[in-house]
Amino acid sequence: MEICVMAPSANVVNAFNAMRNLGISEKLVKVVLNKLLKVYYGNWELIEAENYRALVDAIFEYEEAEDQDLFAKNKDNRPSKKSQWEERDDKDSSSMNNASARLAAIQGPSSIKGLVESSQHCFRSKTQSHSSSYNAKPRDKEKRPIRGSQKDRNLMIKRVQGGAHIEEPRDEFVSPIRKSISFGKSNGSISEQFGSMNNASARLALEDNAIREPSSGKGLVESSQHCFRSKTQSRSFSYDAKPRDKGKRPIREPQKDQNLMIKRVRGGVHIEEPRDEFVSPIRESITFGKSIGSTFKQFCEKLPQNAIIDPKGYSASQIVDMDKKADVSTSCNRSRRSEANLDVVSSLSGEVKILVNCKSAFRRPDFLVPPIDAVLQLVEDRYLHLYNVVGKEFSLMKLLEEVCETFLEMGTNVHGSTCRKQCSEDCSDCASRNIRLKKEEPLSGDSGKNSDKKDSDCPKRSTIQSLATVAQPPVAPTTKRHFHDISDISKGTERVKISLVDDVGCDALPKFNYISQNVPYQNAYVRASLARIDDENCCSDCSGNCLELSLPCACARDTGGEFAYTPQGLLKAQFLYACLSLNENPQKHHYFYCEDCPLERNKNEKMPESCKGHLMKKFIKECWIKCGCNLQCGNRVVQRGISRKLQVFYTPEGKGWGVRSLEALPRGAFVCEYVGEIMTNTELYYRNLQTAGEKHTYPVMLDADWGSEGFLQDDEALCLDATYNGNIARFINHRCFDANLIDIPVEVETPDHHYYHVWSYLYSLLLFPHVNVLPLSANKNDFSRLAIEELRHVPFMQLAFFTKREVKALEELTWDYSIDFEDRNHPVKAFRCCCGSAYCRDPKRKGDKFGHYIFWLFTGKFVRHIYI
Ligand SMILES: C[S@@+](CC[C@H](N)C(=O)[O-])C[C@H]1O[C@@H](n2cnc3c(N)ncnc32)[C@H](O)[C@@H]1O
Repeated sequence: MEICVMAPSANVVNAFNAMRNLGISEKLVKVVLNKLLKVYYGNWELIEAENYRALVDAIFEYEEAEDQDLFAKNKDNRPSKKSQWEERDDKDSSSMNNASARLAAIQGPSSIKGLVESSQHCFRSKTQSHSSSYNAKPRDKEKRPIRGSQKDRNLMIKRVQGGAHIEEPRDEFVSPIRKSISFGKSNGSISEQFGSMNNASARLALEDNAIREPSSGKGLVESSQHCFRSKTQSRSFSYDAKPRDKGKRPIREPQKDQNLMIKRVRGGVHIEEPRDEFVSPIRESITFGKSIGSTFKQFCEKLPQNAIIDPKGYSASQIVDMDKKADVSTSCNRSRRSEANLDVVSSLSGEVKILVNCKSAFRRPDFLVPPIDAVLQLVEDRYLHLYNVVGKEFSLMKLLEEVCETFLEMGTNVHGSTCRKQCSEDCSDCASRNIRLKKEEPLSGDSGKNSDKKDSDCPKRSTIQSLATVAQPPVAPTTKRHFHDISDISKGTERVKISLVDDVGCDALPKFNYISQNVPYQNAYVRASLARIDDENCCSDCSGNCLELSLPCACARDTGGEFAYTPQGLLKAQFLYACLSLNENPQKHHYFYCEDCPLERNKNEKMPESCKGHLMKKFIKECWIKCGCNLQCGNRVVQRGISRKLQVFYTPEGKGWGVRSLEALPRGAFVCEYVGEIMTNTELYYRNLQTAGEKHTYPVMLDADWGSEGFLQDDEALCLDATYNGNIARFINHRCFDANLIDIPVEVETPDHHYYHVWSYLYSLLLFPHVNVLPLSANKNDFSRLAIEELRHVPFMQLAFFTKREVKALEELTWDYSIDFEDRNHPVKAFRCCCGSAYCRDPKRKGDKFGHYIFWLFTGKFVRHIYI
C-alpha cells in the first residue's frame, strides 16, 4: 500500500496562519475552511478577499451555531430546514450578512500593511486614529460595510466590554480630551442630537455620518488614549436604544473634519468629539442601551479584554506581550483599565466625574443598593479609625475631588499646546505634571528593556490603591512631587511581590539592594556543616507534616513539647502570649545574670556594677534540613519566606519609609524575617568609617547570649547589616508599646547559615567614637575584650516578625525597638519618635533622620536587651 502525503497548498497555509493570528484554533479553521471551499467551489480568491473576511465570518457563524446548538440540531434533527451554513451555501459569496459587513468595515484594508495598531501607543505615535464602534445588531444584508476600506489604513480593533472598538489612525498625532454629554438608557428618549432612531439605525446613522466622515480623509475619530499631546478637546455624545425612523437623519450631524470617536462601550455606543485647548489624560465614556449578539460580538467576546487584533502577524496575546515590552503607555492604559478600572469623565462645562468600575453586584439577589453617603462615611471611618493612615482632616470626597483636580491639572495645557514638548522637568509650573508624563512615555530604542519597571513606574498603576489609601494634603500644582512606584523591590526573590509606593513625594528612593536571604559580605566565616546540626534536635524519623503527629517530635522540645504553630501556620495563641508577656512584663520572667557583665563594664570599665540581668527570650524551633518531614511541614513557616502582600510606602508622619500590609493579617501571622549582610565586626568597622557622613539609622541591639562562654575576635564575630543589602524588614519603623509586630527569634538550621552574636556596644563605638571611652584607633583586640562570645554548636537564629494582633489592610507594620529615649548616657542619640502612639516614650516626640540599619542578631539563650 502506498501512502501519499500531500503538502498543503500555500493558500491553505496562509489561511491557517491568518486565522492563527486572530487566535482561531486550527481545528476550527479546518472544519470551516473545508465547508467554505465547497461553498465557493474552491475559489480561493473569494476566501482570501479582504483578509479572509469570508472565512472569519464563516467561522463566527459556525461558532455561533455551535454555541446555540443549532448547528447540530439543524443537521441531525431537522434535515429539511437548512442550517445557516446550508443557507449560505445557496448564496453568492458577495451576499454577506451583517457580521460580514461589519467585518468588512473592520478589516477593510485589503492591504495587509498594518491593519491594526494600538491606540495606546500614545506618546510615540505620529498618527491619530479615528475610531468607531460596532455592536452586535444585525444589519441589512445587502448593505456593504459603511466605511469603505482604504488601502494602507491602519485600523485598530479592540475588544471592549460588550463589543469592539475600532480605531483608524490619523496623521499628526494630536490627542483630545472628550467631553461628554451623556444621556440615559431610557427606552423612550432619543438623543437630543440625533432625534429618534432605533438602536441599529442609530448606529447606522453614526456610521453613516460619523464614521464615514469626514470626506477629507483626515480621519474621523481619534484615540481617546492619545491624550497628552492633544491640542484638541472633545465633546461626546451617546445614543440610546430607541428605535427611530430609518430615513431620518440625525438632528445634529457631525461636521466635516471633526474628529469624532465612536466607541462600543458596555451597553451601547460612545461618541466623542475633540475640542481645543485641553489635554485629556483619561477618556470618558458614556453608555447607552445594549444590543444583542452577533457573530462579531461573539468574536470580540472571545478575545481578552482590551485585546488588540493585529493581522500583521501577531495574535492578541502576543501583542499583549509585545506591548509590555514596547510601550509603557500601552501598559499604563492596560493596567489602568484592567486593575484600577477607573475612568475619569469631563463634561463640556469642565465638570469631572470619576467612574470606578467594580465587579457588579447588582445581579446578586442579596444586594441592595446602599445610600452613597453611608458608603462614603463608612470608607472614611475605615481610613480614619481602622487603617490609621490619614489624619482627622481626611475626607473621602476631598480625595476624590483631588483626583478630579489632578485630572484637570494634568489635562489642562497651561503653557499652550506644546508645553509637554517644551517644558523640562525644571519648569516649576510643569514639574509635577512632567514627572508623571515622563513616566508614561515609552523609552525610545529600548523597547524590550525595563518593561517591568516602566509598567510599574506608571503612576496610573497605583491609581485606586495609592490615591485611595493615603490621602495626603492637597498639593498645589506648582509643588514638585515625586511619585515612586516600584512593583517589586524584591526583584522576584520573594514568593510574593513587594511593591514600593510614594504618595507623599520624598527626596529619593533609599540606597538599597534587596536580598531575601542573609549573605556573607566578604570575610564572614559562615560555618556550614551538617555535622554541626545536633541529631537530637532533629526529627529524622518523621515524614510529611510533623504537626499531624499524635505526639510532637523532637523539634517541639525547645518550645515546651508543643509546636509553636497552628496548622494554619499562625503562632499558637499561648505561645504568642508567652512572648508578649515576656516583653511587656519581663519581671515575671527568667533573667540571666553575668558574672562580668559587658554592659556594665562598658559603662564603667574600671568599676563595673554588677549585672542587672538579661532577659531570657522565648524562641521558635523549626524543623531543619536534617529532619525527615517535607518543606510543607507545619513546623516550617519562617523558612518558607514571606507570603503576605506587603508594601513599602513613604510615611506621612516623618518616619521615612515604612512597611504596610495590603491585606488584613490575623493574629500570630508571620510577616518577614530580618535579613542583611553577614559581616565581621572588622568589616563593619571599616564600612562605617567610609560611610560616616551618610544618613544613619539608630542601631538596635536585639538579643544576646549572655550566658555563653568564649570570646570572639573582631574578625570572627559576626553581625547583620541591612543598611545597603537587606530585606523588607529594614523598613519597619518603631512604635512605642503598642506596635503590631513582635520579633521572635527562630532557630532555623541550614548548612550555609551559622552566626554568632555580637555586642552592639562595639557598633556604637565604631559609629560614634567621640562619645566613647575607646578611641577609634583602638586595637580591635580591645573590642574583643568586650565579651563577644562565640556560641559553639548553637544553631543560627533568625529574627522573625509576627503580628501581635489582627492587622487591618493598609495598616503600617511597626515594631517596638525598645528604645529608652531618656537614656542620656547612651553613646548613640535616638531619633525623635513620631510613632503617634498614645504611649510614646519619647518626651520630645519629633522626627529625626539618624542611624544605620544595623540590627544585631544573637544566638543562644536569647536574653533580650536593648542597648542604645
Ligand atoms: C530600621 S529603619 C526603618 C526605615 C526607615 N524609616 C527608612 O526610611 O529607611 C529605622 C529608622 O527609621 C526612622 N524611624 C523609625 N521609627 C521611627 C519613629 N517612630 N519615629 C521617627 N523615626 C523613626 C529612624 O530614622 C530610624 O533610624
